[in-house]
Amino acid sequence: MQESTPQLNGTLETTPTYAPNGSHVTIWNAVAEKLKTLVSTDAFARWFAGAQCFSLNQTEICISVPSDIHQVWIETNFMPELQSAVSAVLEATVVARVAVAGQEELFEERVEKVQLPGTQPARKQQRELNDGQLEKKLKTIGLNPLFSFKRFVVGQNSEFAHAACTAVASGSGVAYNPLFIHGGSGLGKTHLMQAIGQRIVDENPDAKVVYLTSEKFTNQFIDAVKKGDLEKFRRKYRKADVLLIDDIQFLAGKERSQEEFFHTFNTLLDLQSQIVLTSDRPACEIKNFEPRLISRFESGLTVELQSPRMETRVAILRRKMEDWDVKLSDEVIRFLAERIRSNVRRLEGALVRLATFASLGGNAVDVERAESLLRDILREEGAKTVTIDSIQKVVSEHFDVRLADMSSRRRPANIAFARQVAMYLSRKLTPSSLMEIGDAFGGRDHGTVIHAVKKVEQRIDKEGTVRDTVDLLDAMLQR
Ligand SMILES: Nc1ncnc2c1ncn2[C@@H]1O[C@H](COP(=O)(O)OP(=O)(O)OP(=O)(O)O)[C@@H](O)[C@H]1O
Repeated sequence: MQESTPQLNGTLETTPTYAPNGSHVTIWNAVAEKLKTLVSTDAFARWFAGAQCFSLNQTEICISVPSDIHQVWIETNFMPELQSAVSAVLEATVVARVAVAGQEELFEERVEKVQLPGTQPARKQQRELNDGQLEKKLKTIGLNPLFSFKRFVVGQNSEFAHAACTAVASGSGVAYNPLFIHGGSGLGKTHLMQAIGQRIVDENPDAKVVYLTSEKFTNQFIDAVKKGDLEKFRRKYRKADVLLIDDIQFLAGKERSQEEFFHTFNTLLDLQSQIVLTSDRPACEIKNFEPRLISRFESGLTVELQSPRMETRVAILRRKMEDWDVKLSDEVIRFLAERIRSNVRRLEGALVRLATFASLGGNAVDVERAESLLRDILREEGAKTVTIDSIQKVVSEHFDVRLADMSSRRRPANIAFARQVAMYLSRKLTPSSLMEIGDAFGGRDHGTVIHAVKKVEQRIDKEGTVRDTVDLLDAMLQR
């Protein structure tokens, strides 16, 4: 890089005219004070509390942060605020940069990639001209151009997953291999996975990105075996720079495909190619899967997508309305977000239906009309929105234990079993994460929830009475 290369030891290469006596610490403290007025207290505590100024010269200030996730998150979400804070304190056109503490080499490479708006290098502008070609390439790979980072609305439910995905896509998440994304249906796993592929192809059109579902992997493998063409099959998958496999849980019970995938996986890891997997459940909950594969899935970074909260659901609806040029009243949007909680795909479906109705009939849609147009979707959603509270109530009544024992530490066998059944049903019937379930059961950790779920599953397999009891409770809750 040029002369202004930041140094980790923080020595000033040129005495800055704007801060003659300012040490890095003082300058960062002043920038931090200003930043606190520009971002929320939560955001500051989460993303900037561990930051420091590690170098400064007349054109650049480099802020070091504790991890890749911090770096990507700040670059994606807070660059304008960071830049304003820097400009306010230094009163000069000093460009703010973010780097991970201890990774100056990576920083040098990234400076080329991460540019402030308006300073895009020719390479990037050229790339934008080639958007049409990019779209073509994405389609060849099987990636949906609409599944981009830009179109993904980040909320508390997805911020860690999103940050991990952007880190992997920018090549700074080398340690996150494999990246394992799990979560309930329609929560954006495929969207984020494809966004990784899309960004990589956008940055480097020559990268060999392969995307497919595990079902397709199995079918192609069977085909290749039948045709005696395994060599070609292996060349395709074992030479990928980035392998994206959706819905890995569908490999369950398919021993030969798992065996093949195991070798593909190992070869790619040896070559330091990136692997990203999605699943509708955590790796440890996938049944009929080789333990050696499960342990490999767990050896990288696992992130969970949870159901979005109300404000995120509203934001998603607003973004979709903008993207699709649809107009619905605030009241209807709130109605949708309140009633459809567990699945973004369903939320989208409801929005499309209302928008289609409005465009065909020319009629405005009010809440009453929305309710009647969406009766089936709302019924389906209603069946799925069993809450942990209702589970605890029904289970404690059934087993004749106190409701308070659902979160107590008491361990007589009947109470412990009732609690385990309630945790099992919470896992099965609600979109809550392991952590949320543990919290609702007296602050237990996620390992306790996993253990409870496994215990109940084992007893369901072996004991007819347990199976009948759980089926009965399940039916009562979903009625
Ligand atoms: N946070 C979000 N912002 C914008 N769109 C979203 C978001 N989450 C999900 N979606 C949209 O919801 C739809 C469903 O998402 P996606 O297909 O990625 O879900 P999934 O988790 O892979 O579901 P499944 O497990 O059923 O395959 C997509 O159209 C996606 O664009």
